Amino acid sequence: MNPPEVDRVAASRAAVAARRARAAVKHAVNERRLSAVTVLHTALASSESIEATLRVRDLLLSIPGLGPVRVDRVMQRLEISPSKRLAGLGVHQQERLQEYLEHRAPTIDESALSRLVVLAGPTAVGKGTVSTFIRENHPEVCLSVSATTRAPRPGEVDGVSYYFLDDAEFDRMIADGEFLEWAVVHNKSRYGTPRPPIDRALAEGKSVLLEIDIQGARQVKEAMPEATLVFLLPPSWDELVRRLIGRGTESAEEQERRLSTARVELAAQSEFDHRVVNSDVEAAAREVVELMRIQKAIDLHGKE
Ligand SMILES: Nc1ncnc2c1ncn2[C@@H]1O[C@H](COP(=O)(O)OP(=O)(O)OP(=O)(O)O)[C@@H](O)[C@H]1O
Ligand SMILES: Nc1nc2c(ncn2[C@@H]2O[C@H](COP(=O)(O)O)[C@@H](O)[C@H]2O)c(=O)[nH]1
Repeated sequence: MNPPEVDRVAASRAAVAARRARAAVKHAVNERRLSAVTVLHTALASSESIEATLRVRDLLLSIPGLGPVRVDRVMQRLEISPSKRLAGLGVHQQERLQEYLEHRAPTIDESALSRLVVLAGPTAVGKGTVSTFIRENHPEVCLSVSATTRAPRPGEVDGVSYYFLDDAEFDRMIADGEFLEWAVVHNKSRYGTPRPPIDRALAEGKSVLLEIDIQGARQVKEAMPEATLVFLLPPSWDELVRRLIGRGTESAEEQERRLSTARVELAAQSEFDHRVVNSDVEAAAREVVELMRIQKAIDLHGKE
């Protein structure tokens, strides 16, 4: 190799190394091992540092709870252009960014204030189907497992579909205050939401979804007014009846009982914060998850 070629190869290797180092810092920031403030301080201390080459936008996006829309708005307010790197910030921009990171950006503790969302609706509208889709496709959402005194249906698994309890154990849980809410549903069996797993998940900053009946939804709102209530609707009454009969898990008598509850429940939809029509399972699940995201963002940043 002649000398200019050697220079080109060395420069290209250095560029690759710098790109890798930048990616490693970005990764560390995203993993929250480096706080955004520390990264900013390092960048400002040395314009030669890898941190100095990070884009402000990427730094802000690494903060838990700050999404792209919010980040763009924050950058506009700080008067920093989207392509700006930390090294390229002017003195006033540096001060504004530092002030934002230290005092106004969400902290990890704030992100623990995540949402509790209740999905309710009439029998056979598809609450279980939509919840199962969310469980299988959105691991970031924590699904509450209810307790019930009804017998398992074929294929239902204890501890996954429900905790199947006898009356004595259900009574004990009520007496020990272990339910966030509980109710007799369809005038028959008792169902309840165990409270400790929900408190734990919320404390860990997760979003929690409860799939429960309308009486339970009202109790949750009473106990935790910050909870969001989502009502799942069928495309039509006839479709609801088709789904209930098509599921084939209830006797004709039980179907009748459930349909008469459903009429009353449909009348309660205006009490809910949001309504989602379940014409297509994936689309309905997406809508519910999106509502959870929006609610979480409002909780975290609404006051800002
Ligand atoms: N979008 C949909 N399109 C067609 N069928 C659906 C849809 N969503 C659910 N179903 C079907 O409707 C039936 C009832 O669904 P599911 O058991 O999930 O209802 P549910 O609201 O949980 O009922 P329940 O309150 O009685 O437990 C099931 O057979 C399911 O496969
Ligand atoms: N109040 C509560 N209702 C619950 C809970 N878990 C489920 N449910 C509701 O019960 C009916 C019937 O369910 P099924 O599995 O027997 O078809 C349905 O509307 C569920 O949403 C709960 O913990 N609390």
